[in-house]
Amino acid sequence: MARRRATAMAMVRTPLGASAVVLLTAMIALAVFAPVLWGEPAAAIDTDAIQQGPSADHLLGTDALGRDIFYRVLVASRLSLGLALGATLLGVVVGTLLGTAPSVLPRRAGRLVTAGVNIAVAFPGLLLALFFAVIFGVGTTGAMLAIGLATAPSFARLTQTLSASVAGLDYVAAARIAGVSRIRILLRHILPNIAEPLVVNATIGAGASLLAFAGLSFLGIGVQAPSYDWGRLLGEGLNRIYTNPAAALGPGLAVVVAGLAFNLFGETLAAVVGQRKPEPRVGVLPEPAPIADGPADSDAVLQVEDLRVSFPSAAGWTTPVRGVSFSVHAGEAVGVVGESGSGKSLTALAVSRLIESPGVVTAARLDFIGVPLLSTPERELRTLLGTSLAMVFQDPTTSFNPTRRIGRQLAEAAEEHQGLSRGKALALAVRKLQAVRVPAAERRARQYPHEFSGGMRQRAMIGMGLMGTPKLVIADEPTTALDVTVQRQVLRLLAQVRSDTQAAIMLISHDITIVSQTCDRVLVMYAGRIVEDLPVDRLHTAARHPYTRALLDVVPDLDTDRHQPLGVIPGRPPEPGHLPAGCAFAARCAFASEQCRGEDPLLLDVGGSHRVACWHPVVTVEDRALTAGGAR
Ligand SMILES: Nc1ncnc2c1ncn2[C@@H]1O[C@H](COP(=O)(O)OP(=O)(O)OP(=O)(O)O)[C@@H](O)[C@H]1O
Repeated sequence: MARRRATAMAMVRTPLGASAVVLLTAMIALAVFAPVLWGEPAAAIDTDAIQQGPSADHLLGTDALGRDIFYRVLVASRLSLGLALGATLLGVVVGTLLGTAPSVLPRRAGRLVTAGVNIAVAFPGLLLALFFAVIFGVGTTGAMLAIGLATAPSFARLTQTLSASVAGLDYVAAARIAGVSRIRILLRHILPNIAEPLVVNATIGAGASLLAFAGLSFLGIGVQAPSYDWGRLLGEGLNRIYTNPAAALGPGLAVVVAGLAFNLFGETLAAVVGQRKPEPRVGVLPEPAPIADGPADSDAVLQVEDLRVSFPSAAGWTTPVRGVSFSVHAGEAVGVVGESGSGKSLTALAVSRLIESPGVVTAARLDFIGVPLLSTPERELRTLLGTSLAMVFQDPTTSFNPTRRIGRQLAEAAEEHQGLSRGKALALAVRKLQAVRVPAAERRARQYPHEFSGGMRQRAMIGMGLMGTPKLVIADEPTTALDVTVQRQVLRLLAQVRSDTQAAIMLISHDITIVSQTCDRVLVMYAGRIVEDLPVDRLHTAARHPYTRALLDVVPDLDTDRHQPLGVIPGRPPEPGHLPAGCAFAARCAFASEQCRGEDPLLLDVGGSHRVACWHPVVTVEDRALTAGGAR
């Protein structure tokens, strides 16, 4: 809420937001006070001043009864704005009722309503308004009913579309399973979640209603004398456009300004609700890492030095990835483990250049096959990353576009980056689906993602990565959403891809067992930093960081006492915005000292391709063996 309020304040300070608020406030003030202040002079008939042009006494001249047009324009604001708002309200209420009816009514009745709305939407709004105006009769009430009902179908369609997008979500399904009635689901779960876009559209719609009223009154089937709105004044003024253009310009300008006020306000509201603008950047962005001047590792597929990822928040910049350094070599499989929130995915996204603004990525070095990713133009990077980097995401259900066939989605990258024809790219896609062991690949390539099982979709995703010649496959929790048997198939497939193509693999997982079975090396991350980096074959005997040891200790094995509860690491990792001064793990560490709480340890090389960041590294089996060997 506070965040939304901060965004609203920031929007009001932009030229668009400020103009919207000023114009709307002026319009509302006019509608409230003008009839009280100038109602009398606006109605006063002066037979000595009939149809005069603009003068000091009458700024916009006078009408056929000598009444002051300027005052009449000001006074007409109440009726004009009132009618526009009334019609919009009517349109929104009727539209929302029609739009939500299909989810409450029995199926057949619901379909009838939907069909009716679809037909009504196809009619031009003004034509509908004219049709209703004839039915309800000429006059103020008739015009309001006509315009209100004419705007209802588009709101009904909007409500239907928005409701459909919410109705498929899990919490609505959960409420349905719990036996909650349809009306209650509608009121509690659907309407509150679509209210914001409806309000935004209603505000913009009020501007359109205002114009529609002006149109009806101008045509003579809207507001009737002695009442008058801007449309009516415009119609009267246009009759004398050659003798006194100001008589038409005045009400015309009022319609434009009020329409602008509604539209600008709607746009501002949309920006606040949708937060289209980036968050205000409070505080100072942490200093970027100085560019590395040492020689690059020519054997490395990926070389990362002092990688930092920062995001602005209401309380200032937070840096969830705080100086990560590692290299990945050709054909190597590197696992990244750590609890949820340790920065594993952000590291992977930063490497793939997928961190969007307002996130900021800096690094002393971020080289992929020798190309500096942070300084190479986006257009060049697209082809490089599109052909040489493959990404496999956690959720196979959302990895593909549900509306396009799998084969076409695979072929797209080859058409784009390798310049293959449509047919050749599709044939390549089928071969790649075969390579990742999708059965009946030719037939499957013509299917949509929902026709694939989760495991098959994940294999197809790996196949998509193989459409180029990947030098690195980044797999972010690729098996978390799959059952154990399918998990094993996907991991085996990744291993096969690695041996067939010599591609390096970066496997992100919260499961240290999966990493130790699949990778050569493991990077252990905690609170946005690598705290240990060591070869997997020495993980159990040589891991020195208390956090790595804790991760290993909580994995049950054959000796684990089944009568005891499963082990957990006590405490929780710190939030990126609330990091302690010293070692981030100190609060959960049994070995923590004053030094740990005051100074953050650096990740230091301890020999044997092993790095650790700890003031009090654990004595390991290897250390004990070495000491015993030395004593002998
Ligand atoms: N767009 C963002 N804006 C602000 N903070 C973010 C953003 N994305 C991630 N974070 C924060 O960065 C931290 C690290 O997130 P990340 O997704 O990298 O963790 P992770 O180790 O991959 O965890 P998980 O296993 O749950 O995916 C988290 O605390 C998260 O809240």
